[in-house]
Amino acid sequence: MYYFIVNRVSGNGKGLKVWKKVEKLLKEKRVNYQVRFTERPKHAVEIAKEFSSEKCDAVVAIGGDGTIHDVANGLIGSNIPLGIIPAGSGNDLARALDIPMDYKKALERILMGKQRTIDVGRIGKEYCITVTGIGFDGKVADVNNSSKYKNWLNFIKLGALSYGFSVLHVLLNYRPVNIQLKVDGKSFVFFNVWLIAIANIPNYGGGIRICPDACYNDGLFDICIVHNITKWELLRMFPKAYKGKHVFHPSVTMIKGKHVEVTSGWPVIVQSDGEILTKTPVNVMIQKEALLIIS
Ligand SMILES: Nc1ncnc2c1ncn2[C@@H]1O[C@H](COP(=O)(O)OP(=O)(O)OP(=O)(O)O)[C@@H](O)[C@H]1O
Repeated sequence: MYYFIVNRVSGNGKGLKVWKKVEKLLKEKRVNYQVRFTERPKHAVEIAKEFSSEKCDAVVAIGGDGTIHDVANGLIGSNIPLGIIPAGSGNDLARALDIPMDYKKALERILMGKQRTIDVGRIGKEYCITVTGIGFDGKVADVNNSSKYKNWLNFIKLGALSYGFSVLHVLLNYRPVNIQLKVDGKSFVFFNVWLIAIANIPNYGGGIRICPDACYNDGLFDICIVHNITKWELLRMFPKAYKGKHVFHPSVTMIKGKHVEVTSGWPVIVQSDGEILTKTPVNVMIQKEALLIIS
């Protein structure tokens, strides 16, 4: 039995459209399935927990990274694999795992049943699957989630661009902060920090390769710190980040580690998988091979 969790509002309604097509295919192929629709943020965590107590082949998320975040948080510890049919704006996890954007191919791969495990991050009781962003991009995620242009860009099938628009919007007003960072017990101080990205996969924000060497099953985070840079320089660096070329800039420091502790001059927003989680201070720990993926 395959269980589907569908976020109808992901990708500005793409979730529902994709589900209708997937359901047709499931009926044609006579696959046993059950479906539940999310009614509110975090609802997918509860549904996934309910499903994980049943005997099932996979729980499949239809939505974007926020939906996957919730479904994964309900499944971790259950040994039930997570399937992904991308239907969000950014779909960064699907990109990083080479999961097809096409629903038909993504479903075929799930039904073939090949499994692999991936690492996840942990902040308190919450699991983070893709990238945790602190500071500037926490604020960007906040602005992006409530922006009107995200819906409009999704409508014209350019949803991945909305993150870029939000970056420009926040850039005008953001105040960099001094940061103390501890990575596996080793202390660092950075001044005028714009952002810290703690990455399990290379990309976030719809394809920005913030930590181009991040690998989802190496037991390590790749950490990118952008500090001591003017707004103008940051703006010039931004397009380079889509190819991961920003890492060569002198204001970018890259570190690898398993346990990251961040404190800052004043509390700044922390996002994971595009969802606002908390504010600094924050502790992020790697959990090696904690999530089973079917794809
Ligand atoms: N019925 C609902 N009404 C409102 N929000 C919901 C509902 N169900 C889920 N959500 C929330 O919708 C948000 C967005 O979902 P998701 O991230 O999957 O799509 P997206 O933002 O379009 O894609 P991406 O994260 O890939 O850019 C998540 O925070 C999720 O918790």
